[in-house]
Amino acid sequence: MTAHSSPIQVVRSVVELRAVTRGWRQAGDSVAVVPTMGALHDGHLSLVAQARDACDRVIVTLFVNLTQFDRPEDLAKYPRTENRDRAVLEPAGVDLLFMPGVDEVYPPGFATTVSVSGLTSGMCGDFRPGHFDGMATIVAKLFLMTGADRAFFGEKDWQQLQIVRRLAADLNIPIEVIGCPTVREADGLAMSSRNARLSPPDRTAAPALYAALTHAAQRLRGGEDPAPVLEAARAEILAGGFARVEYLDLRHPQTLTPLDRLDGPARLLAAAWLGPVRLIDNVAV
Ligand SMILES: Nc1ncnc2c1ncn2[C@@H]1O[C@H](COP(=O)(O)OP(=O)(O)OP(=O)(O)O)[C@@H](O)[C@H]1O
Ligand SMILES: CC(C)(CO)[C@@H](O)C(=O)[O-]
Ligand code: BAL
Repeated sequence: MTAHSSPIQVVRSVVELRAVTRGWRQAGDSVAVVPTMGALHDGHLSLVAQARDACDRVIVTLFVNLTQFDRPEDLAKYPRTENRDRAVLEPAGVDLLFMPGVDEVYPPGFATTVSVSGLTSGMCGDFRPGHFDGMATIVAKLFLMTGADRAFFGEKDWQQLQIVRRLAADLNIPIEVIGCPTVREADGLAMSSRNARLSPPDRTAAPALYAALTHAAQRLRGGEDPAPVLEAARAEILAGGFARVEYLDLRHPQTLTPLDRLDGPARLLAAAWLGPVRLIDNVAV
């Protein structure tokens, strides 16, 4: 698709966003959206690259969505690097950076929540109360605000991706949701904005999560019984220096139904705490 070298347009209001996208549509351009909370890394940039390959116009949204944070300190400490984010997006072929303020997104009197049932039960849904309602509400709003044809999400947030697919289908939002592979550091750690909060020793320990998931997936593919394999993976994560494993689940990739044996495609998903930082990851089995 068309490569754009013109400077990125920063838009903060929905009225202006709609005016710009209306012009694009009149010109027959297809539109991609990449929703983010900023503190951009190469994982985000891979979503942008895939969006640029697929559509004529690319919107990146940057909004630290307060309603999806279940712990006030997590919101307070969430990394914010707006100027750097803007500079990183400039050469990446992004047409528009949508950075609304809180009042633009949640004006006084705001009273609507998008709540997806089923897929939000278990895993992050159990340990982060209200998180997926906040996430589903902002994602539905961003889809409607941008009117994009395609949206790009990372597989790192696997449960989120399945929820987003469901809400787009259930609300008849005409957008194609595209999942993009997890981008990793050289040692296997999934890139994440929260990695910036790891202390140097915790950063050294962090790849143990992906290593344990990878070993477990190999054993499962080799036909071993899931229960002891999952138990060994938990032990490996703790031995690697993590303080606590929040969940380590074998699930159907799309329905997220828990699996106690492997009789088809499956996903192994985990969340674990390293000091004050909670990391998530998942692998195909
Ligand atoms: N390593 C990665 N590879 C591919 N996509 C990613 C990666 N990390 C995040 N994403 C995707 O980028 C989008 C925006 O995510 P977000 O801004 O929350 O970044 P994050 O690094 O996941 O931060 P957090 O620390 O909140 O998990 C989401 O669709 C997310 O799945
Ligand atoms: C999709 C998202 C940008 C909504 O705030 C967020 O959940 C994220 O960064 O994955
Ligand atoms: N990357 C998912 C957004 C969140 O953790 O709140």
